[in-house]
Amino acid sequence: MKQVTFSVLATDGMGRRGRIDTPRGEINTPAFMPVGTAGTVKAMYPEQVRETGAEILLGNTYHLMLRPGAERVASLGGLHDFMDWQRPILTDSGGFQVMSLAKLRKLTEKGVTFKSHIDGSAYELTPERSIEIQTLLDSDIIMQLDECLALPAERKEMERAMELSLRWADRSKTAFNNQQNRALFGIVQGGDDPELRARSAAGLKSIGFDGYSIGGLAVGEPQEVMFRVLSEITPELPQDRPRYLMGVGKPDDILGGIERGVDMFDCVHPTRAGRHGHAYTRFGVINLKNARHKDDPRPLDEASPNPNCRRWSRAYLHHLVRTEEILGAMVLSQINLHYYQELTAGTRQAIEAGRLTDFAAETRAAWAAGDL
Ligand SMILES: CNc1nc2c(CC[C@H]3O[C@H](OC)[C@H](OC)[C@@H](OC)[C@@H]3OC)c3nc(N)[nH]c(=O)c3cc2[nH]1
Repeated sequence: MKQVTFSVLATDGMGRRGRIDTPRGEINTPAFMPVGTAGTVKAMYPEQVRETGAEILLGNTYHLMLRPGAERVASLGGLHDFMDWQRPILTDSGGFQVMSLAKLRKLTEKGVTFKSHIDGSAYELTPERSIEIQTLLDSDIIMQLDECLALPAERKEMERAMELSLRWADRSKTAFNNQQNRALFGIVQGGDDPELRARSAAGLKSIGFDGYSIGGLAVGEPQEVMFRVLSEITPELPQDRPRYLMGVGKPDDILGGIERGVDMFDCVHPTRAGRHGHAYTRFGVINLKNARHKDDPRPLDEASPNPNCRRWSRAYLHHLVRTEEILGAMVLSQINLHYYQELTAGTRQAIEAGRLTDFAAETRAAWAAGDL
């Protein structure tokens, strides 16, 4: 009996308000999933991540297999106990990270061999090994191994990578061996070509997955290309399964993805931008490095539901950022993650009320009018 299930609770246009139930808790969608690359959401205690509203976070197979090693994490009780996050975790299969981080990579039908970017030691990642690693980590939602191309790319290349990813999808599903306590997602590829995308979706549906990730986007293409591909592909995916847009994105990308039928998002942006002094607010993003803040006594946003947006002056936040104080990274990571959760919570309420279009317009207007 499958212990990870998805239900659509309300729809509004292409937008869906749903819930994923897992043995470790529920995930209300649309959902933003903070990235915890090496078993930590940088500069945040796990309970602080939860307090921002997050119900699930990401672990990174590539990083964890290199250090401390999947078998070591398993011998210590799995990733949840290792990092003391007892709610759901989603992991990527590692292919994207290998292609973007590792050295001396060799891609074959079998899988990808590479040398660690940390100490140069050699590894092989196959669909079977990727499923084994994600199972050792005891992840609740795991990904097939796929090949993600950067855009733009030649159509022949996009077709080759899409077809390889479909063969790897089949091998991943076989290696998954129908585990009931976690979900396996297929990943749609096909670049920006509608026919290749449709073939990829059809191939994944015939194999059958617990959810469908939309890969191969947020890899350098303009936003309108990403939105066009989403508008074309979400109608091709099963209505009763979650759709996860990998690696996306900034608030405007997420809002546009929700309007086009996406349920789940992940991105390093809110935490990385926080460490670089950028704060996301209801009025858009503010660069606190800028000298114009050095005497500003106003809080970041005195009407924010997040106490950290009301507690300190902009001058103080500017000071923390300019002096590269550790507290700056901590506070701005929390502020950004909290804002991303406010945004997705707002879309859940808007879809329930049948007013997603109005909510999106109001949100974009506030971003544009921002008195920052
Ligand atoms: C940014 N645009 C972006 N990120 C794509 C990721 C990786 C998501 C990954 O992105 C970071 O790894 C680098 C995160 O770690 C820093 C990972 O979180 C743990 C996250 O894993 C889901 C993709 N992963 C796969 N397997 N296939 C994809 O087609 C794909 C596309 C992406 N576009």
